[in-house]
Amino acid sequence: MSSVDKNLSVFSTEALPDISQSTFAIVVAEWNEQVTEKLYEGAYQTLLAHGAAPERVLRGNVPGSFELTLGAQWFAERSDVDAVIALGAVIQGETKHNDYINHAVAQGLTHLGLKYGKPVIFGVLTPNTLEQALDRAGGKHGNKGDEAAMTAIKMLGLKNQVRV
Ligand SMILES: Nc1c(NC[C@H](O)[C@H](O)[C@H](O)CO)[nH]c(=O)[nH]c1=O
Ligand SMILES: CC(=O)[C@@H](O)COP(=O)(O)O
Repeated sequence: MSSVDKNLSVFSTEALPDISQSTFAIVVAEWNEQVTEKLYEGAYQTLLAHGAAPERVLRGNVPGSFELTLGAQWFAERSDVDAVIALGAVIQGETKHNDYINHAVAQGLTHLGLKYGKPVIFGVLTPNTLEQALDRAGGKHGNKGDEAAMTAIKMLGLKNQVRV
């Protein structure tokens, strides 16, 4: 299902966990900052709207999406960080560079979540055009940052439910 058919900012909010004592780290790629700053704002506001404390939402910037994995690791390895959200926008260019970045980051972030046993969320847009990116960063298809934040919240709820 495409974001065209499912708005990124529309999700169920039933049975969400108490996140008032949870610490979140948001890692933001500086490439395409006109997009990623919107993703960050969406993620940050979604966390606060559902109970996160402002002082418990950390932020780190990385040059580009390829660096999101290492930036996320530096937060994920901290015992005081409960979840990491990685935000980026990799817009297709003339070459296959975007494919290599996208696959590397998707695999890298997946590995981190498994390694540290905590949510490491893939909040990276991989559009063909800037317009498609903006449509998914607070535009007509919602905000991927909202979705990423809510995903982190729900995964913490699942962790509380299943982990003894
Ligand atoms: N073209 C985009 C990039 N490219 C930069 C890479 O992410 C990386 O910083 C560089 O290859 C050095 O390691 N990054 C994005 O986030 N978005 C792009 O569209
Ligand atoms: C995703 C990228 O790094 C991309 O913007 C680079 O553009 P190009 O493929 O034209 O070199």
